[in-house]
Amino acid sequence: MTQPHPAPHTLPLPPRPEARPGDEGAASPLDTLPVLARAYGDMVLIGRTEQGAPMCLVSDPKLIEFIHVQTGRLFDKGYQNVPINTLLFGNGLVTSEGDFWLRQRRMVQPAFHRERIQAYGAVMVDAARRYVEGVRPGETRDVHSDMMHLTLDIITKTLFDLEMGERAEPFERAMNDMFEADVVLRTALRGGEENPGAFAAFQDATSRIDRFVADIIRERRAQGGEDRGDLLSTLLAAQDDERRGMTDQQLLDEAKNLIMAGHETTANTLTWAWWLLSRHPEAEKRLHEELGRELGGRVPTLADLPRLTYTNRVIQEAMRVIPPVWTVGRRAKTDMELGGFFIPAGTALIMSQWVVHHDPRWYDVPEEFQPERWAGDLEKHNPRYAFFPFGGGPRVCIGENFARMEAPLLLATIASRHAVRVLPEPPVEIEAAITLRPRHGLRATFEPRGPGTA
Ligand code: HEM
Repeated sequence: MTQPHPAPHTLPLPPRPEARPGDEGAASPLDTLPVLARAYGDMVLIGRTEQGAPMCLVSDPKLIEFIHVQTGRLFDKGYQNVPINTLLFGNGLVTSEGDFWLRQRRMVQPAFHRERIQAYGAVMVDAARRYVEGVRPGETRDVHSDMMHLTLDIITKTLFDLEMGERAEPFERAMNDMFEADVVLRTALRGGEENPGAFAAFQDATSRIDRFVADIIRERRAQGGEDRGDLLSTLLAAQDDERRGMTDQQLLDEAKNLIMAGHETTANTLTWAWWLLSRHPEAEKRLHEELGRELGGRVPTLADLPRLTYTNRVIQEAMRVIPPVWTVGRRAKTDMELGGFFIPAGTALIMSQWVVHHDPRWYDVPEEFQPERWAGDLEKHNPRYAFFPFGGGPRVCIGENFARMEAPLLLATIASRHAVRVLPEPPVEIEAAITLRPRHGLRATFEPRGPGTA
């Protein structure tokens, strides 16, 4: 279907819109990208990267599958061209390429084997139970900030076997500062501007995060690196084919990658699930009925997950309607033909979960939150990459199984005890940062629910 093209100039370039909708104002890409895809088709040129390469939005699931599967051979990520990505992720799994990436992936993968992460189910439920116990009935809280705390607690416990305790505060502050500066910086970059103040704040926050993680690695090396059942134990013991382990710098980068990639994504999945449930009382009622029936007031365990079918569908549908990762990008390594068009080497191919998950070719009334749509054979009928919240191919999310455990377990534990009622103010606005997050947080009151309450 697609190959390095022998006579590229015989093919047309993908269409380039005269003017992008919203060019005249600061329209969100969440509004403009679907409009462009529907108007111009599955391949459309949407601008240029910071390095001046053409940027093409690809919305055909078959092409998206091809690009994911051929990553490494015909495509690379090209993320290291963006300096803030390197500051954020170092040379870890998210940004690295080629043989270096493959070696690292092979060393980190065992930490995510199903059996290894099974034990983390109890850590997840335990953290959610403690959270629920700390919520006062009728209290108003920022659910987004709560979910961020909760998933950060869980990733630090499962990664470092560390109860955050008094160490938590400076680390959480550094993480918050980093996320805030990151949003400001990326917005400035999209507008072609620089923001030295935000860059300095970003550098300061990332170096505080580095120091925190480096201290933990040093302590663990000093303790002889024994297996404490956490992810770091596996990383400390990992060896490549030549029986070489990771250097401290590599460990630092990989640990940071797991924290960065693994905590905000799941927190946002849950935040959006609460928001969507709050707007769809009939779905919330079905969720509560299932939890009452299957759990009868006790906290869930991992063994309950296969029976919590509606709970899982709520998470699945929340990731469809508001995918936490809303675009992934690849770079064409050579001139090629793709979807009948000529793609010059260096072109950035943007694939957007937001665009594809809202495509009426794959989903009836795509804007509607309908967890029950996953009950039938939707997945069998749709092309495989009509739903790709975790990406795919060799660079598929390494934490997918972890997240697919964590999100429903937290939802079930919290929803068993509380109905989360989102307040009308401040209005909820979806901000397109690296992930989709609520710009002003998510204010909600917590109404207690007893065992068996529907
Ligand atoms: C709902 C939660 C999550 C979502 C939606 C998500 C989504 C994604 C996506 C789309 C990618 C592929 C990016 C690309 O192809 O360019 C990815 C990669 C990655 N994710 Fe996740 N993720 C989630 C949770 C996690 C968790 C819990 C962890 C770790 C604990 C994690 C660690 C990573 C890492 C390290 C990569 C890079 C893998 C590689 O390139 O080898 N993610 N994630």
